[in-house]
Amino acid sequence: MATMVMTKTGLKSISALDQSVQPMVWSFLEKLSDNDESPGLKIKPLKNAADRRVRTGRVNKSYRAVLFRVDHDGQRIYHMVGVWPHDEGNEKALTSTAEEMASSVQLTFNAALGVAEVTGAETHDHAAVEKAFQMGREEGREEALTAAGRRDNPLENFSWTVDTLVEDAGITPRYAEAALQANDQAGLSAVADRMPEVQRLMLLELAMGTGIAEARRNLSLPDDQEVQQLREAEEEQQLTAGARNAPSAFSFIGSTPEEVKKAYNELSMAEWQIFLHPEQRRYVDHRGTGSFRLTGGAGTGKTVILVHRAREMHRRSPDARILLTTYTVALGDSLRHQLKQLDHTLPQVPLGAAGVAVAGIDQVAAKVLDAATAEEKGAAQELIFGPGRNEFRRRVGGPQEVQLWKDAVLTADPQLDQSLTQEAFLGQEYLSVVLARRVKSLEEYVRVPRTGRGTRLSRSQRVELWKIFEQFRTSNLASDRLTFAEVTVLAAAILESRAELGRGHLVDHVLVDEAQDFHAGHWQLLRALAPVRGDDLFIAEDAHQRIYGQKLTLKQFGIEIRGRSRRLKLNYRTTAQNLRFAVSLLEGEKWEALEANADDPDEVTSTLGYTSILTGPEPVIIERETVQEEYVAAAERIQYWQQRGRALEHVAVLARSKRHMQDLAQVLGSQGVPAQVLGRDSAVKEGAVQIRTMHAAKGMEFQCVLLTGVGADHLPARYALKNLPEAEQRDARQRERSLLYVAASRARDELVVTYSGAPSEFMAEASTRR
Ligand SMILES: Nc1ncnc2c1ncn2[C@@H]1O[C@H](COP(=O)(O)OP(=O)(O)OP(=O)(O)O)[C@@H](O)[C@H]1O
Repeated sequence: MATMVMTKTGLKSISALDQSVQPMVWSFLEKLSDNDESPGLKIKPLKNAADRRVRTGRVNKSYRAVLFRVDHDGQRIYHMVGVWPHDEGNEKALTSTAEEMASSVQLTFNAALGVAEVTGAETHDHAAVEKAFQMGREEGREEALTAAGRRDNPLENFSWTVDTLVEDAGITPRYAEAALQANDQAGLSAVADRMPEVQRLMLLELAMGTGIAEARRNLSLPDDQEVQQLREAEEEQQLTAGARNAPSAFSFIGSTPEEVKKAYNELSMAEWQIFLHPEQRRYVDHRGTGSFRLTGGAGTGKTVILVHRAREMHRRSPDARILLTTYTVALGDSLRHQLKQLDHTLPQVPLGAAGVAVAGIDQVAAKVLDAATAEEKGAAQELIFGPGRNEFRRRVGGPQEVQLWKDAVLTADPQLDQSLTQEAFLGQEYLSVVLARRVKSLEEYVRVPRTGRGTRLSRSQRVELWKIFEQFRTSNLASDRLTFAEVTVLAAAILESRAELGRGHLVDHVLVDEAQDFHAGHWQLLRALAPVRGDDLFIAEDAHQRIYGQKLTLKQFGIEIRGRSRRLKLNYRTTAQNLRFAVSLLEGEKWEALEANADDPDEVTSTLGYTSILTGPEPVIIERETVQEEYVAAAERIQYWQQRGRALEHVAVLARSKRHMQDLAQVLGSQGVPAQVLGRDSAVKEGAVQIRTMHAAKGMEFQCVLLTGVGADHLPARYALKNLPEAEQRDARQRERSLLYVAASRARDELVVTYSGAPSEFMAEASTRR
C-alpha cells in the first residue's frame, strides 16, 4: 500500500477538469494506494524526465496523471502533481499535455526553508500564462509584472537584495530578481503567482513587512535545528519530511484506499477546504483560556477559519454544543452551506444540541424566547420593562419600527431639538442605553451612564426623551409588539436567570462572524449563551466593515479579549489591484474596533501590510453625465465581460438603495442584458446578472462587481445623515464609507465603479491617495 499526497497544483488541475472526469481521478488514486502495480493504472516512468521520480498513470482514455514516487524507509509515497490530457491525439491541445508536464516538473528540497516543493510546472502552464498576458493587453497595459508607472514595491522598504532573498528566505534566484524588479504590490503578486507555494507565502509575508524569523513562525516552518538535520539527511528523507513540513503545499490524503475515498467524500474541490494557510490552521486549532478575537480585512479568510474551527471543535469534543452565528439569516444560510461543503457528515443540529448549530443571531434570540416558559418570560419582562404583560406575539423592525418611533414622537410631543427626535437617534439611544442598561423608569434614565454615546444630553433633554421611550413602550405593550432588539435582551435575561438558578447554559462554545455589526442586545445574549471559560467566544470582526452597528466596548458585557486578539493580513479574495482601491477608500478616517489591543491600540484597525495573493486588471472607473448614460455604460461593460466568457450570474451589480435597483434592471434589460433584482434571501438564476443593494452584498463574493451610483448625490446617502446630531452624523458618514469598502471588496477578479455627475466625496478623497 502507498501513501497518497495531494499537491496544491494537483488539486487546481483536478478542479479545472470536467465534473465527469473528477471522480475518475479519485478512483485512480484509490486504486493506486491499494496496488500501484495493477496493470490498468499504467504507472510508467518517463525517458528524459527532469526528475527520475516522475511517473504517469492512466485516469481514462484521454487523461493522464502526473505523480512523483518517493520510496523511503520501506514506505512508498505518491505525490499527485496533476492531471492533464494524454499527448496521443492531443497534438493541437492548447494546454500542456501530461507528458510535457511530466518531463519538466521536479520534486526538490528547499534547503533554506526545510520544505519540499514542486518546481518546473509553470514553464508548461501555457494557458495560465497566456491568460495573464491577455488580461494585461485587454486593459491596454502590459501585465502587472512589467507594468510601467509608479514604483511602489513593498520589498523596497525593507532593504532586501537578491542574495538575502535567496539565502535567508529560500526564494529561487530568478524569482528573487523578478520580485525586486516588480513595480508595485500587484507586480509582486504576479511574480508570487508563479512561485512554488511556500516560497510564494514567504514572499508575501516579507511584502507585509514581516521579518524572516516571524515569517517562519507564521508559516509554521521547521526550526533551524531541524532544517540543519534535514540538510544532512539523504534526499528521499528530505522529500518525505519536507512535504510534511509544508502543509500549505502538500496534503496527506491517506495511506489506504478507504482513507482516500473518505478524503474524496469529505472534501470538495475548493482549495480552502484542503490547504489552509498555516496561520489559518493555528486559529482553527487555537485553544485558550477565554474569549478570542480575530480581526482582518475583507477576504482574509475569517469565515473560512470559523467554519473549519467549528468542525475541529466538534471532532475534538463530539458532545460539545457549538453555535456558529452571524449577523443575518442569509449569512447564516451561507455558513451552513460552507460547513456542509467542508464536511457533509458533520451533524448540523438545533440550538443547544450536541454538534454544530448555525443561525443568525436574531434567530437565536427568537428561538430562546419562543422556547421559554411563561414564567421565565414574565420574569424577564419585569426585569427589562417593569410591570405589564405582553404575549410576545408580534415582532417588528425596519420601516415598521421607524413608523412606531414617529408615532411615539407625535404622541409624546417632547420639547426637544429636531435632531434628537430622529428615528435613527432614538433607536440607537433606546438600544445602547435604555435596553442595554435595562432602564425601566425616568429616575433610572436620568442617572444612567451613557458611556460611548457621542451626543451629550442634559437632564431636561433626558426627561423629554423618556416621554418618547415611555410612549413607545406603552403602545407596543398594548399592541403586543416587540422590536427585534427587545427580543435579544429578553432572551439574554432569560438565559442569565437560568444560569443563576443553576440550570446551566444553552451552549458550550460560540463562534461569531461579522461581529462588528452586533449591537448591545446581541452581546448580552452572546455572553449569556455560554459559560465564562476557555474558548467560550471566538469572535471574527472587521471594524472597517461596520455598516449597521456602533462601536462598543466588550468589557461592559463581561467579554474580555484584551491580549487575546490577532489580525489577519493576507487577502484571498480580492486582487492586489482591487484591494489597493478598496483600502484607499478607508484611509484618512479614524477607525475603532470593538476593543483595542492593549500594547498597540491602533493595530486592530490598521490597514498596514494588507496584501493580496491574487493579481488582475486595475479597477475601472466610469464617469457619465446622466444616470441613464451611466447605466448604459454598465450594460456595455457587462456585455464586454460576457464576450470574454463570463457567466452572467457571476456578475453582481450593486446599488446604494433599493429604489435604484428597478431602474437598473430596466435599463440593463433594454440594452439586452438579462438581470435579476435580488433580496437577501432570493435564489440566483443562471444567465442573468445579480442586482443587489450594497448592504445585501455583505459577506458575499462575485467574480465581477459593478458598483453603481458612486456619485456625490448618493454616497453618502443623504437620508442616512439627515437632521442627525453632529456626533451621530460622524458615525453615519463612517458607515457609508464602510459600505463602499464592503461593496468594493466583494469583487474577486474585476471591479468597475460607475457614477454620474460628480464623484462621491469618498472616491474623490481616495483618488488623491491611490
Ligand atoms: N487558505 C485558503 N485557500 C484558498 N482560498 C481561501 C483560503 N482562505 C480563504 N479563501 C477564500 O478567500 C475568500 C474570502 O474568504 P472569507 O469569506 O473567509 O473571508 P472573510 O475574511 O470572512 O471576508 P469578509 O470579511 O469580506 O466577509 C473565499 O473565497 C475563501 O474561499
